[in-house]
Amino acid sequence: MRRLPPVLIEDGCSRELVSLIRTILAACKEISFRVGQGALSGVLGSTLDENIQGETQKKLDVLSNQLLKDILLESGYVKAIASEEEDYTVAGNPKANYIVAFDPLDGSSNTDINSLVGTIFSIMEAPEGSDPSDPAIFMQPGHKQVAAGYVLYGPSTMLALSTGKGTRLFTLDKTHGSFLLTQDFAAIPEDTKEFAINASNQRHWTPAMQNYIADLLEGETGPRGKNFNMRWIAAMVGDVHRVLCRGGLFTYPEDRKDPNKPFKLRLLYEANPMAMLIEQAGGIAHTGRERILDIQPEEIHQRVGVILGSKHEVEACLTYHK
Ligand SMILES: O=P(O)(O)OC[C@H]1O[C@](O)(COP(=O)(O)O)[C@@H](O)[C@@H]1O
Ligand SMILES: [Mg+2]
Ligand SMILES: [Mg+2]
Repeated sequence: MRRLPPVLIEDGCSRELVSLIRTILAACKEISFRVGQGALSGVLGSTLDENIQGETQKKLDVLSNQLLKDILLESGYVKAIASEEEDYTVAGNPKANYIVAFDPLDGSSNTDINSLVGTIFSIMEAPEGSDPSDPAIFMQPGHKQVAAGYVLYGPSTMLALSTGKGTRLFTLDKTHGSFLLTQDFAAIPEDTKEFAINASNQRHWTPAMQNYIADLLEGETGPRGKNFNMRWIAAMVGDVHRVLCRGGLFTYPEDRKDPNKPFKLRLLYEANPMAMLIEQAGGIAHTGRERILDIQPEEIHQRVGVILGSKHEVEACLTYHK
């Protein structure tokens, strides 16, 4: 089976980009080990702290962030980093050409129940002559990503990665510590009978989303003329992985629960990298108003609505939003 570095070199990635991706994966292997040890490594449960977004940090959120941050900054391959768990961007090597935004542990409420979690990352080029300590360096639309991926810590540890030449899936061989190519080009089926949404927010959704989901729930006697199944892992990384493997529609839509926070998922380190992986596998990633990868970011922790997955189903959902 083919290992990761030769695949990236064949795709024409620069040596520096290959080294940067390998550096991220070195940290992810360590996170995978700590997650796998569970209660044995004393890292379950919450800290007494909150991040800048007002969310209680899990011990594993803090640990994963520290591992990624230390390894990336020591490597010299990054000019700056942005993380869900860092209030502000952090400057790296001024001579480096790339910047990385990451969610060190996605779905971290799942850590205490031994369920799916993962790390999501997005790599962009640093604009020439940019100041590594200026957050403006990250204000680039997602279509400028040169690589995006996630590492899923499940029964096996898997990497989904795109450098703009399709989306590939790798599995970590824990006996050798290498990521081996296990699916060359993921292709999301265009049609699906599966959707994923946190239905407890139903009363807060926009009328468009209320109507769309209501029609799905009516099944074969309703306007869609077929029965749908529902899945919810409560970790975007797990839900998106299922969509990449067998299709489906995943959404965390706009809602009116809290007028100051109409969206849940973060653009730079959740929506953008997942949108690139989904589009590169033939799917669609949209907010209901626009293509996610075309959004011009305004701040590093910006949130957006997300509707992604199987082409025809996302298109069907979007017709309700016109
Ligand atoms: O609690 P809910 O509404 O099910 O939200 C789950 C969503 O929140 C998230 O866990 C947010 O990510 P973090 O765990 O990194 O904060 C998503 O992965 C997931 O889709
Ligand atoms: Mg997350
Ligand atoms: Mg997180």
